[in-house]
Amino acid sequence: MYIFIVNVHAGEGKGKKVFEKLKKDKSYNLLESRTFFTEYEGHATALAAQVAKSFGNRITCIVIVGGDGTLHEVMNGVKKYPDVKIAFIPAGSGNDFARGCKLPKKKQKLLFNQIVQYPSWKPYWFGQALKDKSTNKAVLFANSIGFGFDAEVAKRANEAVYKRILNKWNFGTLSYTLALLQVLFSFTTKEMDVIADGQKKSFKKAWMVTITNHPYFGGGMKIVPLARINGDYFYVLVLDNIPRWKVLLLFITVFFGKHTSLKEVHLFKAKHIDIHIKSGSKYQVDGHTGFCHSCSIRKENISRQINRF
Ligand SMILES: Nc1ncnc2c1ncn2[C@@H]1O[C@H](COP(=O)(O)OP(=O)(O)OP(=O)(O)O)[C@@H](O)[C@H]1O
Repeated sequence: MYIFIVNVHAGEGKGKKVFEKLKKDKSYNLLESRTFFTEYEGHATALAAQVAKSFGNRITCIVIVGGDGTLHEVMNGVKKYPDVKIAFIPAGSGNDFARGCKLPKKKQKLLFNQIVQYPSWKPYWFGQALKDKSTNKAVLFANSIGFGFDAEVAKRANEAVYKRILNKWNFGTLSYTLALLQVLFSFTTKEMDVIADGQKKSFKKAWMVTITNHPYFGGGMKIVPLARINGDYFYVLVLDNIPRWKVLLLFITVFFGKHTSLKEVHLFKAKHIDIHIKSGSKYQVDGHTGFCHSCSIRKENISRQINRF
């Protein structure tokens, strides 16, 4: 049985358009399937957990029609069900996961036909972030988790009125850039320790720490150009002790992946990362934002099957 979880609001209505196209495809009508529409933030997590529990191994795969936020929620719903296969049909505004996995962002019908006729599954290793050790409730992430500037920009972009307008016109990256310019002049640097595979690195004037599974973030920026999907380590980028004007330069060159040569950019690989931020910091995990003082990040020690093209 195919389970469809659809966010019609993803990509400012792209989710609806894409799903309507798929519904007209004759294979959709021939499938044994159940379709669920997300109705509020967090609903995809509840839906995914419920279907995994109710249908168990009768599920062929969960087909997600939506953006990275919907993927994030579904993965956290099936956290306890590592055998559930996930087919992702991108219909969001940022679509960094699709870029990272080389899934087509425009040929959704072709992707759907591939999923139902001759699916190709490949392993993907999600990250897990534990913010509060007392609860032991780790959050899975598909793309990245970031602290500091990156998270403040994500929060500002999520709340901005212009995001909706720009996303509608396919200028999602521009809304991130506008938010970035707003945060650039007010941001205060953080003092933090990053313990990577047991090795402590201290940063006195950190702008941001981003821990990623693949090269992309912020709707197409190549934050770690050489990152490859793997189960062994994350790619960690720390931006420390950099003049404000140079941050702007960094975010111009990031689209071409040239920022990594700046001396203020520290890049390394690690499997286990613990972060302690003296005065606390905003964080973003797959675009969802919050606030924390410390966080423990691990690769999931299992791989999950995700569709590839
Ligand atoms: N019916 C709904 N009403 C309001 N918000 C919703 C609804 N359904 C889902 N959401 C929320 O919308 C968020 C964003 O959706 P999603 O990530 O799919 O699209 P996007 O933000 O356009 O794409 P991307 O994350 O790739 O930029 C989800 O994280 C989810 O919490």
